[in-house]
Amino acid sequence: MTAVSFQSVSKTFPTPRGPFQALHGVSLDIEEGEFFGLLGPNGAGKTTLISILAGLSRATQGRVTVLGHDVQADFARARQCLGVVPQELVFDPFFNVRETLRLQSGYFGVKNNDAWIDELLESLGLADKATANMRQLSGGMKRRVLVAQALVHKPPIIVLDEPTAGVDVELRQTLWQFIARLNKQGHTVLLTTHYLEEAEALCGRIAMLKNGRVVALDSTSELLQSANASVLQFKTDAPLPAALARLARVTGRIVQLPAHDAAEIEHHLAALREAGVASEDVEIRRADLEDVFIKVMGSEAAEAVA
Ligand SMILES: Nc1ncnc2c1ncn2[C@@H]1O[C@H](COP(=O)(O)OP(=O)(O)OP(=O)(O)O)[C@@H](O)[C@H]1O
Repeated sequence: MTAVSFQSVSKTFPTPRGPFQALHGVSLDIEEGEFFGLLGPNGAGKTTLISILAGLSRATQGRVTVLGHDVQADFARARQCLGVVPQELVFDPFFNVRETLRLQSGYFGVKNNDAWIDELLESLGLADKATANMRQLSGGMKRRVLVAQALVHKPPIIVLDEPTAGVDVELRQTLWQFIARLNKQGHTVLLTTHYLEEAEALCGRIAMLKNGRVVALDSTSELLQSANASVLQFKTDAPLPAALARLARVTGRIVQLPAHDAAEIEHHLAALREAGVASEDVEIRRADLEDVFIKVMGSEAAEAVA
Protein backbone atom coordinates (compact mmCIF):
# COMPACT_ATOMS: atom_id res chain seq x y z
CA MET A 1 0.00 0.00 0.00
CA THR A 2 1.08 3.57 -0.55
CA ALA A 3 2.23 5.02 2.76
CA VAL A 4 2.22 8.68 1.75
CA SER A 5 0.81 10.15 -1.43
CA PHE A 6 1.33 13.77 -2.44
CA GLN A 7 -0.95 14.58 -5.39
CA SER A 8 -0.26 17.85 -7.23
CA VAL A 9 0.33 19.71 -3.99
CA SER A 10 0.69 23.48 -4.26
CA LYS A 11 1.07 26.00 -1.49
CA THR A 12 0.86 29.76 -1.68
CA PHE A 13 1.62 31.95 1.34
CA PRO A 14 0.29 35.46 1.65
CA THR A 15 3.18 37.82 2.31
CA PRO A 16 3.35 41.62 2.68
CA ARG A 17 4.84 41.70 -0.82
CA GLY A 18 1.99 39.62 -2.28
CA PRO A 19 1.38 35.89 -2.61
CA PHE A 20 4.42 33.62 -2.60
CA GLN A 21 4.14 30.14 -4.08
CA ALA A 22 6.34 27.76 -2.06
CA LEU A 23 5.16 24.50 -3.69
CA HIS A 24 4.24 23.99 -7.35
CA GLY A 25 2.24 20.82 -8.00
CA VAL A 26 4.39 18.35 -6.08
CA SER A 27 3.43 14.73 -6.78
CA LEU A 28 5.14 11.72 -5.29
CA ASP A 29 4.20 8.41 -3.69
CA ILE A 30 6.12 6.74 -0.89
CA GLU A 31 5.44 3.04 -0.53
CA GLU A 32 5.13 1.19 2.76
CA GLY A 33 8.50 0.11 4.15
CA GLU A 34 10.53 2.62 2.16
CA PHE A 35 13.33 4.75 3.64
CA PHE A 36 12.70 7.87 1.58
CA GLY A 37 14.81 11.02 1.44
CA LEU A 38 13.50 14.49 0.63
CA LEU A 39 16.40 16.75 -0.24
CA GLY A 40 16.77 20.31 -1.38
CA PRO A 41 18.55 23.56 -0.58
CA ASN A 42 17.25 26.03 2.03
CA GLY A 43 13.85 27.30 1.06
CA ALA A 44 13.12 24.49 -1.43
CA GLY A 45 9.84 23.67 0.33
CA LYS A 46 10.68 20.54 2.34
CA THR A 47 9.31 21.77 5.67
CA THR A 48 6.23 23.22 3.96
CA LEU A 49 5.52 19.81 2.39
CA ILE A 50 6.00 18.03 5.71
CA SER A 51 3.78 20.55 7.53
CA ILE A 52 1.00 19.82 5.04
CA LEU A 53 1.53 16.08 5.53
CA ALA A 54 1.35 16.51 9.31
CA GLY A 55 -1.82 18.60 9.05
CA LEU A 56 -0.08 21.68 10.48
CA SER A 57 -0.63 23.62 7.28
CA ARG A 58 -3.17 23.30 4.47
CA ALA A 59 -2.31 22.79 0.82
CA THR A 60 -3.66 25.55 -1.41
CA GLN A 61 -4.27 22.88 -4.04
CA GLY A 62 -3.85 19.14 -4.32
CA ARG A 63 -4.31 16.27 -1.91
CA VAL A 64 -2.20 14.33 0.57
CA THR A 65 -3.08 10.88 1.91
CA VAL A 66 -1.47 8.79 4.65
CA LEU A 67 -2.18 5.06 4.29
CA GLY A 68 -5.25 6.09 2.31
CA HIS A 69 -6.50 8.67 4.83
CA ASP A 70 -6.86 12.21 3.53
CA VAL A 71 -4.88 14.54 5.81
CA GLN A 72 -7.66 17.13 5.75
CA ALA A 73 -10.89 15.14 5.54
CA ASP A 74 -9.66 12.38 7.85
CA PHE A 75 -7.10 14.25 9.95
CA ALA A 76 -7.30 12.17 13.14
CA ARG A 77 -6.68 8.84 11.41
CA ALA A 78 -3.97 10.25 9.15
CA ARG A 79 -2.21 11.85 12.13
CA GLN A 80 -2.39 8.62 14.14
CA CYS A 81 -0.35 6.88 11.40
CA LEU A 82 2.40 9.49 11.55
CA GLY A 83 5.26 10.11 13.96
CA VAL A 84 6.63 13.54 13.15
CA VAL A 85 9.97 14.76 14.49
CA PRO A 86 9.87 18.51 13.86
CA GLN A 87 12.86 20.69 13.12
CA GLU A 88 12.19 23.08 15.98
CA LEU A 89 12.74 22.20 19.61
CA VAL A 90 9.47 23.07 21.36
CA PHE A 91 8.66 21.70 24.79
CA ASP A 92 6.70 22.37 27.89
CA PRO A 93 9.54 23.18 30.31
CA PHE A 94 7.64 22.10 33.43
CA PHE A 95 7.66 18.35 32.80
CA ASN A 96 10.40 15.79 33.06
CA VAL A 97 11.28 13.46 30.19
CA ARG A 98 9.08 10.56 31.26
CA GLU A 99 6.12 12.85 31.98
CA THR A 100 6.53 14.45 28.57
CA LEU A 101 6.37 11.04 26.91
CA ARG A 102 3.40 9.92 29.02
CA LEU A 103 1.52 13.10 28.11
CA GLN A 104 2.21 12.54 24.44
CA SER A 105 0.99 8.93 24.77
CA GLY A 106 -2.21 10.26 26.30
CA TYR A 107 -2.61 12.70 23.43
CA PHE A 108 -2.62 9.71 21.05
CA GLY A 109 -4.94 7.71 23.32
CA VAL A 110 -2.27 5.13 24.23
CA LYS A 111 -2.65 3.87 27.81
CA ASN A 112 -0.12 1.97 29.98
CA ASN A 113 2.70 2.81 27.64
CA ASP A 114 5.59 2.57 30.11
CA ALA A 115 7.21 -0.55 28.62
CA TRP A 116 7.51 1.12 25.21
CA ILE A 117 8.55 4.43 26.79
CA ASP A 118 11.35 2.56 28.60
CA GLU A 119 12.45 0.97 25.33
CA LEU A 120 12.46 4.37 23.63
CA LEU A 121 14.49 5.91 26.47
CA GLU A 122 16.96 3.02 26.33
CA SER A 123 17.31 2.99 22.53
CA LEU A 124 17.84 6.75 22.37
CA GLY A 125 20.36 6.89 25.21
CA LEU A 126 17.94 8.74 27.49
CA ALA A 127 17.52 6.13 30.24
CA ASP A 128 19.43 8.16 32.83
CA LYS A 129 17.52 11.33 31.95
CA ALA A 130 14.01 9.96 32.54
CA THR A 131 13.42 12.15 35.58
CA ALA A 132 15.37 15.17 34.35
CA ASN A 133 13.34 18.29 33.76
CA MET A 134 13.11 19.31 30.10
CA ARG A 135 14.67 22.67 31.03
CA GLN A 136 17.85 20.96 32.23
CA LEU A 137 18.55 19.07 29.01
CA SER A 138 21.13 20.05 26.42
CA GLY A 139 19.97 20.73 22.86
CA GLY A 140 21.05 17.25 21.71
CA MET A 141 19.20 15.58 24.58
CA LYS A 142 16.07 17.60 23.81
CA ARG A 143 16.28 16.40 20.24
CA ARG A 144 16.39 12.80 21.47
CA VAL A 145 13.19 13.48 23.45
CA LEU A 146 11.58 14.93 20.32
CA VAL A 147 12.32 11.68 18.52
CA ALA A 148 10.96 9.60 21.42
CA GLN A 149 7.87 11.84 21.55
CA ALA A 150 7.17 11.24 17.86
CA LEU A 151 7.33 7.48 18.38
CA VAL A 152 5.23 6.98 21.55
CA HIS A 153 2.26 5.65 19.57
CA LYS A 154 4.43 3.32 17.39
CA PRO A 155 3.42 5.09 14.19
CA PRO A 156 3.77 3.06 10.98
CA ILE A 157 5.23 6.14 9.25
CA ILE A 158 8.09 8.13 10.77
CA VAL A 159 8.77 11.62 9.46
CA LEU A 160 12.06 13.25 10.40
CA ASP A 161 12.64 16.89 9.46
CA GLU A 162 16.39 17.44 9.73
CA PRO A 163 16.78 15.37 12.86
CA THR A 164 20.56 15.63 12.90
CA ALA A 165 20.99 19.38 12.46
CA GLY A 166 23.52 20.47 15.08
CA VAL A 167 23.70 17.03 16.61
CA ASP A 168 26.91 15.28 17.69
CA VAL A 169 28.33 12.16 16.06
CA GLU A 170 27.28 9.86 18.88
CA LEU A 171 23.62 10.86 18.76
CA ARG A 172 23.64 10.62 14.99
CA GLN A 173 24.83 7.05 15.19
CA THR A 174 22.38 6.13 17.97
CA LEU A 175 19.54 7.74 16.10
CA TRP A 176 20.28 6.13 12.75
CA GLN A 177 20.77 2.68 14.24
CA PHE A 178 17.42 2.98 15.94
CA ILE A 179 15.57 4.39 12.93
CA ALA A 180 17.17 1.78 10.62
CA ARG A 181 15.98 -0.94 13.01
CA LEU A 182 12.42 0.45 12.96
CA ASN A 183 12.58 0.61 9.17
CA LYS A 184 13.67 -3.06 9.02
CA GLN A 185 10.70 -3.91 11.22
CA GLY A 186 8.45 -2.38 8.55
CA HIS A 187 8.09 1.29 9.52
CA THR A 188 8.16 3.67 6.59
CA VAL A 189 10.65 6.53 7.02
CA LEU A 190 10.53 9.95 5.38
CA LEU A 191 13.63 11.99 6.06
CA THR A 192 14.73 15.49 5.15
CA THR A 193 18.35 16.31 5.71
CA HIS A 194 21.15 18.54 4.52
CA TYR A 195 23.64 15.76 5.25
CA LEU A 196 23.88 14.12 1.86
CA GLU A 197 26.19 11.38 3.15
CA GLU A 198 23.47 10.31 5.55
CA ALA A 199 20.86 10.34 2.81
CA GLU A 200 23.13 8.32 0.53
CA ALA A 201 23.79 5.74 3.24
CA LEU A 202 20.21 5.42 4.51
CA CYS A 203 17.67 6.22 1.81
CA GLY A 204 16.55 3.70 -0.79
CA ARG A 205 14.84 6.41 -2.83
CA ILE A 206 15.25 10.15 -2.99
CA ALA A 207 13.30 13.16 -4.23
CA MET A 208 15.09 16.44 -4.78
CA LEU A 209 13.10 19.65 -4.47
CA LYS A 210 14.13 22.98 -5.91
CA ASN A 211 12.02 26.15 -5.65
CA GLY A 212 9.00 24.06 -4.71
CA ARG A 213 9.26 21.59 -7.60
CA VAL A 214 10.43 17.99 -7.76
CA VAL A 215 13.52 18.07 -9.97
CA ALA A 216 14.74 14.50 -9.38
CA LEU A 217 12.99 11.39 -8.11
CA ASP A 218 14.67 7.99 -8.25
CA SER A 219 16.34 5.21 -6.32
CA THR A 220 19.56 6.31 -4.70
CA SER A 221 21.57 3.88 -6.80
CA GLU A 222 19.98 5.12 -10.05
CA LEU A 223 20.66 8.71 -9.08
CA LEU A 224 24.30 7.85 -8.41
CA GLN A 225 24.59 6.01 -11.71
CA SER A 226 22.84 8.77 -13.62
CA ALA A 227 25.59 11.12 -12.53
CA ASN A 228 27.59 8.80 -14.77
CA ALA A 229 30.73 10.42 -13.65
CA SER A 230 33.92 10.37 -11.73
CA VAL A 231 35.49 13.24 -9.92
CA LEU A 232 39.09 14.39 -10.22
CA GLN A 233 40.03 15.83 -6.86
CA PHE A 234 43.22 17.67 -5.85
CA LYS A 235 44.57 20.48 -3.73
CA THR A 236 46.06 23.65 -5.12
CA ASP A 237 46.80 27.27 -4.25
CA ALA A 238 46.83 28.42 -7.86
CA PRO A 239 43.90 29.89 -9.76
CA LEU A 240 42.29 27.49 -12.25
CA PRO A 241 42.12 28.17 -15.98
CA ALA A 242 38.71 29.68 -16.80
CA ALA A 243 37.37 26.60 -18.62
CA LEU A 244 38.00 24.42 -15.57
CA ALA A 245 36.91 27.05 -13.03
CA ARG A 246 33.42 26.94 -14.56
CA LEU A 247 33.15 23.20 -13.84
CA ALA A 248 34.92 23.08 -10.52
CA ARG A 249 33.57 22.76 -7.00
CA VAL A 250 36.11 24.54 -4.80
CA THR A 251 36.26 24.20 -1.00
CA GLY A 252 39.25 26.09 0.38
CA ARG A 253 42.26 24.47 -1.33
CA ILE A 254 40.33 21.43 -2.48
CA VAL A 255 39.19 21.37 -6.09
CA GLN A 256 36.76 18.80 -7.47
CA LEU A 257 36.22 18.46 -11.19
CA PRO A 258 33.50 16.17 -12.60
CA ALA A 259 34.48 14.01 -15.58
CA HIS A 260 32.40 11.59 -17.65
CA ASP A 261 35.24 9.25 -18.54
CA ALA A 262 38.98 8.65 -18.48
CA ALA A 263 39.50 10.83 -21.57
CA GLU A 264 37.92 13.82 -19.83
CA ILE A 265 40.11 13.27 -16.77
CA GLU A 266 43.17 13.26 -19.08
CA HIS A 267 41.85 16.44 -20.64
CA HIS A 268 41.47 18.14 -17.23
CA LEU A 269 44.99 17.06 -16.20
CA ALA A 270 46.47 18.36 -19.47
CA ALA A 271 44.67 21.70 -19.02
CA LEU A 272 46.07 21.99 -15.49
CA ARG A 273 49.61 21.19 -16.69
CA GLU A 274 49.37 23.72 -19.49
CA ALA A 275 48.18 26.42 -17.10
CA GLY A 276 51.04 25.53 -14.74
CA VAL A 277 48.67 24.71 -11.85
CA ALA A 278 50.66 22.76 -9.28
CA SER A 279 48.47 20.13 -7.59
CA GLU A 280 48.84 17.84 -4.59
CA ASP A 281 46.97 14.82 -3.29
CA VAL A 282 45.45 14.04 -6.66
CA GLU A 283 42.78 11.35 -6.61
CA ILE A 284 39.98 10.07 -8.78
CA ARG A 285 36.76 8.98 -7.09
CA ARG A 286 33.26 7.98 -8.08
CA ALA A 287 30.57 10.66 -7.99
CA ASP A 288 28.64 10.72 -4.71
CA LEU A 289 25.20 12.09 -3.84
CA GLU A 290 26.60 15.56 -3.24
CA ASP A 291 27.89 15.62 -6.82
CA VAL A 292 24.47 14.51 -8.08
CA PHE A 293 22.78 17.15 -5.90
CA ILE A 294 24.99 19.93 -7.21
CA LYS A 295 24.44 18.79 -10.78
CA VAL A 296 20.66 18.66 -10.36
CA MET A 297 20.39 21.91 -8.43
CA GLY A 298 22.75 23.76 -10.69
CA SER A 299 21.32 22.81 -14.05
CA GLU A 300 18.47 24.75 -15.60
CA ALA A 301 17.68 21.60 -17.60
CA ALA A 302 16.64 19.92 -14.38
CA GLU A 303 13.78 22.36 -13.97
CA ALA A 304 12.36 21.37 -17.34
CA VAL A 305 11.97 17.81 -16.03
CA ALA A 306 9.51 18.94 -13.35
N1 LIG B 1 4.49 31.09 6.70
C1 LIG B 1 5.18 31.47 5.63
N2 LIG B 1 4.92 32.66 5.03
C2 LIG B 1 5.59 33.04 3.92
N3 LIG B 1 6.55 32.30 3.32
C3 LIG B 1 6.87 31.12 3.88
C4 LIG B 1 6.20 30.65 5.05
N4 LIG B 1 6.72 29.44 5.37
C5 LIG B 1 7.67 29.18 4.44
N5 LIG B 1 7.76 30.19 3.54
C6 LIG B 1 8.65 30.25 2.37
O1 LIG B 1 8.45 29.08 1.62
C7 LIG B 1 9.69 28.62 1.07
C8 LIG B 1 9.92 27.18 1.49
O2 LIG B 1 10.23 27.14 2.87
P1 LIG B 1 10.52 25.77 3.64
O3 LIG B 1 10.71 26.10 5.07
O4 LIG B 1 9.48 24.78 3.28
O5 LIG B 1 11.90 25.34 2.98
P2 LIG B 1 12.87 24.14 3.37
O6 LIG B 1 13.13 23.39 2.12
O7 LIG B 1 12.30 23.38 4.51
O8 LIG B 1 14.17 24.93 3.81
P3 LIG B 1 15.27 24.64 4.96
O9 LIG B 1 16.21 23.65 4.36
O10 LIG B 1 15.89 25.98 5.13
O11 LIG B 1 14.55 24.15 6.18
C9 LIG B 1 10.75 29.58 1.58
O12 LIG B 1 11.00 30.52 0.57
C10 LIG B 1 10.10 30.23 2.78
O13 LIG B 1 10.60 31.53 2.98
